[in-house]
Amino acid sequence: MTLRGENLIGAEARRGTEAAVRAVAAATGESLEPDFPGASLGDLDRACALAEAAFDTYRETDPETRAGFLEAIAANILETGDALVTRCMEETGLPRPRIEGERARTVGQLRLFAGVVREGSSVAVRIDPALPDRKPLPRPDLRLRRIAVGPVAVFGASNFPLAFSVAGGDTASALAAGCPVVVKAHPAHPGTSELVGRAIQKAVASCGLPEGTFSLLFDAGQSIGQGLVADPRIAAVGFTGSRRGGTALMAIAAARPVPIPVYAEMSSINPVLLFPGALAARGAEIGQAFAASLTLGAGQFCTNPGLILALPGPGLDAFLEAAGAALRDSPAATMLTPGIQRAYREAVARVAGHAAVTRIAEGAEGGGTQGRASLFATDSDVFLADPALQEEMFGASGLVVRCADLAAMRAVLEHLEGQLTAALHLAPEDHAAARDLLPLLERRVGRILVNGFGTGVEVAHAMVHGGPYPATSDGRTTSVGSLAIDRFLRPVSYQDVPDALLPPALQAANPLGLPRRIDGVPERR
Ligand SMILES: NC(=O)c1ccc[n+]([C@@H]2O[C@H](COP(=O)([O-])OP(=O)(O)OC[C@H]3O[C@@H](n4cnc5c(N)ncnc54)[C@H](O)[C@@H]3O)[C@@H](O)[C@H]2O)c1
Ligand SMILES: O=CCCC(=O)C(=O)O
Repeated sequence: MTLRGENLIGAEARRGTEAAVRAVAAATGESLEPDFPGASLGDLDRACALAEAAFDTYRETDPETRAGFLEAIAANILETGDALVTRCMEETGLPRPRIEGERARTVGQLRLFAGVVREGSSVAVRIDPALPDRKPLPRPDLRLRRIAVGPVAVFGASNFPLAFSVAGGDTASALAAGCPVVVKAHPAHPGTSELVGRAIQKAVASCGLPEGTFSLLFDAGQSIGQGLVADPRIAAVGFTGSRRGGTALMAIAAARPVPIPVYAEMSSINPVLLFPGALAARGAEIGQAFAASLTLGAGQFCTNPGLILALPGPGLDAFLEAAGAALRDSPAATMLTPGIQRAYREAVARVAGHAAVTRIAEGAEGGGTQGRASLFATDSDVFLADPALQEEMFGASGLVVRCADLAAMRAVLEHLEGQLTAALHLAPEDHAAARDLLPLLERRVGRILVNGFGTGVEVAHAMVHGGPYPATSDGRTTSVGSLAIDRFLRPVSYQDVPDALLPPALQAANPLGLPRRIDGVPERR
């Protein structure tokens, strides 16, 4: 498939007229062909108009049609073959196994949502039949279903160019909910974005859906992104990226005459709690596993274990020695963009320059667009005194905070902002101490895990990839897993509506075969 540098506006594909996005090879900085001229505000208006025109038809597609559409997208992505993998590798500098694995994850995510749509419980049908003879007042017939909220704007993430980008979790869950999607491509991987965008555009056509179901827009600046969020036809936003970017878009959305939700996944340092029993039993082993997680994807994971809390002792010494040795052997790794590399280097320099922080180890020094791993250490009172030490170093660097005792560890946890994950390394003798901290951790994070690390998010029904602000903009939601669909649905109640006027989901005959609750009790099917 030849890249043409075109915006995809419904069924149309046309080159923009504004400043062009130009992809560069992450490893070398070499410009890649073609350029991607940015969309105009007229293109944005057209994409939103088509999305609005598509909405009522798309949201009423039956489960099989919509599930088939998601599966067609998955098939079309696979059909792009090695062209997608090689282009994505070039644009991101990520290795083939990672890209092939992420493609499988993206395809699996689409198929998971197809299953969710077919199964039908996300429609959440509830029926409370009329009780005409109830005294003192009869009860009306009440029926509820959830419907799509409207067209959704999605901002592709830089660090997961497939699983969190054009056909990533935000797009998949919005389409599964019945929402048309307008994607603002991430400027770091425009070619990857066009290839995946065409896979979606092709599926829209082959499934006979309204052309406005999907559009993809490029922009070298921020006007299209901001214009999308401000457009009255957009009903919600999905975003993965910086806290600065996410909060800027949240402000635009909140200032609208009709405010809308921005589901932003922004920043997290993902505390790792090393308990004494675990450290005594396997400090070195945990240290090696930590180093592997810290350097995964050049550390450019939102789930990167950036903060380690532990009590001093031989176990921590063994952890530090093993982690330090592993990191000293770690090669520098290509980072996604010069901007991300610059931000990373500046963040590391700030921590390295702190008078009360010591550097434990650093990896091989890189050049060009590479980042090197680093591990630092300080004491909990220093960490508590300086909020800057809580800032995310988006890359392969972490900070060990020595806590004099479990009370000091609790004090650090109480001090932390909202996080995506917390990882606890436990031996059985640590369970009592861990149990004491769980209520606090539940209030701070979206996912609690034991004897592992947060990197490697499973696309599953019980996954929460979210957490209290500023990990995300809304701690009640997740951007990964089948619950992600809830963000783009809202309930509507129908009272005493004649059956002939009810949507199929609520008709007495249940023609869609949806799971339903009758008077709150799941209907036996
Ligand atoms: N938490 C995460 O998962 C995550 C993922 C990627 C990046 N980041 C952080 O973000 C930093 C920059 O990386 P990035 O480029 O992916 O994120 P970014 O927030 O700069 O950009 C993400 C997307 O949002 C758009 N955007 C950002 N701010 C905008 C604004 N004010 N108006 C309109 N559009 C806007 C960008 O054009 C891009 O398409 C990284 O250094 C890292 O610290 C975090
Ligand atoms: O970077 C954000 C997502 C992280 C993720 O999906 C993973 O750790 O697998």
